[in-house]
Amino acid sequence: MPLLEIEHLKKYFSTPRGLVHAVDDVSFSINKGETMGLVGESGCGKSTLGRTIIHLQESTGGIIKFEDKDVTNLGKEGLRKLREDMQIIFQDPYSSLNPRLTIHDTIVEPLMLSKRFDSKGLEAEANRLMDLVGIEQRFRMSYPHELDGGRRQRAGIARAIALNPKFIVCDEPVSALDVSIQAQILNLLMDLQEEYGLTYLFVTHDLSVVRHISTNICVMYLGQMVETCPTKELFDNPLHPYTKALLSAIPTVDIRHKQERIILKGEINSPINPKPGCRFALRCPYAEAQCNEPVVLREISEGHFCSCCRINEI
Ligand SMILES: Nc1ncnc2c1ncn2[C@@H]1O[C@H](COP(=O)(O)OP(=O)(O)OP(=O)(O)O)[C@@H](O)[C@H]1O
Repeated sequence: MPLLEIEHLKKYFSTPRGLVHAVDDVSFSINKGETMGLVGESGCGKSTLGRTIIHLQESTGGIIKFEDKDVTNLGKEGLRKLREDMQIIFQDPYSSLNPRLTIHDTIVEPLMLSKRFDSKGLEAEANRLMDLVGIEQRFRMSYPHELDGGRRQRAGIARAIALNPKFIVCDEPVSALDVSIQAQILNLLMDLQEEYGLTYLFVTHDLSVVRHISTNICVMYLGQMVETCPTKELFDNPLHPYTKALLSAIPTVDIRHKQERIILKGEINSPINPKPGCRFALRCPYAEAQCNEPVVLREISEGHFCSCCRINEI
């Protein structure tokens, strides 16, 4: 059953250079307890999409449904309630955590604002959350700059799960961490998902991370979805030329399956006032005149959607 559904979601930014189509007509749903991995190059709109879904930014158009209710436009009380259900974990906990709050106060703050606990309950809950995310009690009075990156991210996670959210946008949560720490944080996120039935939108540019953690994957290119399907299907049977190029860039140690890296040439289109037609066409080795026509995401096989109009010919 879908926990979150977005339909034709758009987020445009008005800038002196024109209208930036950061997210342009994106539709997908995420079932309860599952993870949608959102991948694509820097600037394709991943973070904007995540932030728009959880209402950190107002959408320009489209519909956001949560637990079958339209939550696109909410009043103050509706937004407050949604904030408890939807949370975000940022890439860099160093800039997202208040440098003047100790780890204890960082975790306690959302609990206090929720008014769910008396002072004794508050302390017990803060201790439980620290244990849950694996921060040793000796760090409770430390400040964010006194912790290593992994513990800082654990504090960010504790804060995000403090009010028992149902849905979390994980915005590149391990990209800033050492590889050895990345695995620990990914395992923590997966353990929490299992224990609390959490649903994630996992934003990353790293396909090996997303393969490990996602149920489904959505590939974005310049504000639009170009392909989406279950994770295994995407890796076994990528259809869009852009997805194929992304997958070819993953380093592999398996020499039997060594593949040619597809190097994309050509200009990157601008997300400012984009022309109709496939936004990848300028870099696509298979582009033809028909690619200048407006593209639509079509279901090619069950649950596998792709926007390329030439997949039968390439
Ligand atoms: N507040 C803003 N005002 C104007 N343009 C913006 C704003 N926020 C984002 N953009 C633009 O929207 C587009 C998408 O940006 P976004 O940060 O969502 O991409 P991303 O895929 O998350 O990239 P990255 O991985 O680098 O964070 C970019 O062209 C960016 O410059």
